[in-house]
Amino acid sequence: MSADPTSAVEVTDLTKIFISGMRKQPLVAVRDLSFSVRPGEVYGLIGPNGCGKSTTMKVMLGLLKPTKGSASIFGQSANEVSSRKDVGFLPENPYFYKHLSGLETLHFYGKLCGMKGSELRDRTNAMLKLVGLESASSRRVGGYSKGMLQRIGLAQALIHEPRLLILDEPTAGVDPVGSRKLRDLILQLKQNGITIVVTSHLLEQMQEVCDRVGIMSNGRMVREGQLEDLISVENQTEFIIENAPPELIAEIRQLTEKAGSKVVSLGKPRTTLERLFIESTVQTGDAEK
Ligand SMILES: Nc1ncnc2c1ncn2[C@@H]1O[C@H](COP(=O)(O)OP(=O)(O)OP(=O)(O)O)[C@@H](O)[C@H]1O
Repeated sequence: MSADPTSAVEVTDLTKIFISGMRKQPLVAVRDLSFSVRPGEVYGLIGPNGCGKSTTMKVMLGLLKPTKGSASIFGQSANEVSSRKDVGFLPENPYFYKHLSGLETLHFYGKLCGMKGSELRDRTNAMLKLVGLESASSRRVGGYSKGMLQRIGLAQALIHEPRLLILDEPTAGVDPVGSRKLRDLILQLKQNGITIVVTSHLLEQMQEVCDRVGIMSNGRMVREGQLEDLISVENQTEFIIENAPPELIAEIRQLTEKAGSKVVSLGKPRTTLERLFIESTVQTGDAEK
C-alpha cells in the first residue's frame, strides 16, 4: 500500500515483535497499529508504560524496522534515510556533552546537519532566542537545570528546520515553570506550522497542547480522535459569567427548570494550582531558570 503524501505521518498496520531473552520468546510490542497525523497538528500518543509508544516512535524515526506494516513521513518511507531530514527528535532524557556551552552544543549539531558559516551562526542564534536561552548560551550545559536541558534539546531538534517534531515525554521531571515554558513553545511551534507528535503521561498537559490523541493499550490503538470530541460531555453545556448578580443567577435557574432541564453544578471557577505556583515563584524571582 503506498503512503498518503498529504499526511505528515502515516502508520499502517504496524506490528513489531521483539525476540528476546534466553528462550528467544517473541514479545508483541505493537500490533496492527494504524494512525495518521495531519500536517500542522499536535498529535498526542498516550498509554500506560510498556504499551508500545516508544517502539512506534522509533519506527517513525527509522531506528527500528517493522516486523509487519509500515510508517511514512510526508509520504516517504521511514526506512529511507532521506525521510529523516524532515524530522526533529527530542528523547525523554537527551544526552549532551557536559563541557560544551549551549551555543557550542547547537553549533555541534548544526555542523552535523551540514550547516556552516553565517547560516550556522544565524540558525543557532535564532534557536537560542526561540527557547529563551540566549543569556545562558555561554554556560556549560552540565550546569543547566532539567528544564533548560529540555529547551536546549528542543533547539537541537529544530536546528535543521524539520517539518515534523517528535517529542518523547518533553516535560517529565521539569518543574511547573519550566514545563509551562515548554508547553508554550510547543504551541508556538504549532502556530509556525510545525507538526508535532508527543507522548506524555501528564494527561492534563496533553489535553492543553494536543489537537488529536491516540490512546494505546497493549500495543493496540484503543481510542483515537479529535481531543474536543473525545472529552466533551455530550449532553451538558457550560457557560461562565462575569459579575453575575444573584437575581440573574436565580432567573437562569428558573428558566432552566421551566425548560425541563437541570442545573448540574453552580459555583466559582477555580484557578489552577499551576497558575498559583507560577505566579508565586515569578514574584520571588525563582522562575528564571
Ligand atoms: N529492544 C527491545 N527488546 C525487547 N523488548 C522490548 C524492546 N523495546 C521494547 N520492548 C518491550 O516492548 C514493549 C513496549 O515497549 P515501549 O518502550 O514501546 O513502551 P512505552 O509505551 O514506550 O512504555 P513507557 O511509557 O514505559 O516508555 C514493552 O513490553 C517493552 O518491554
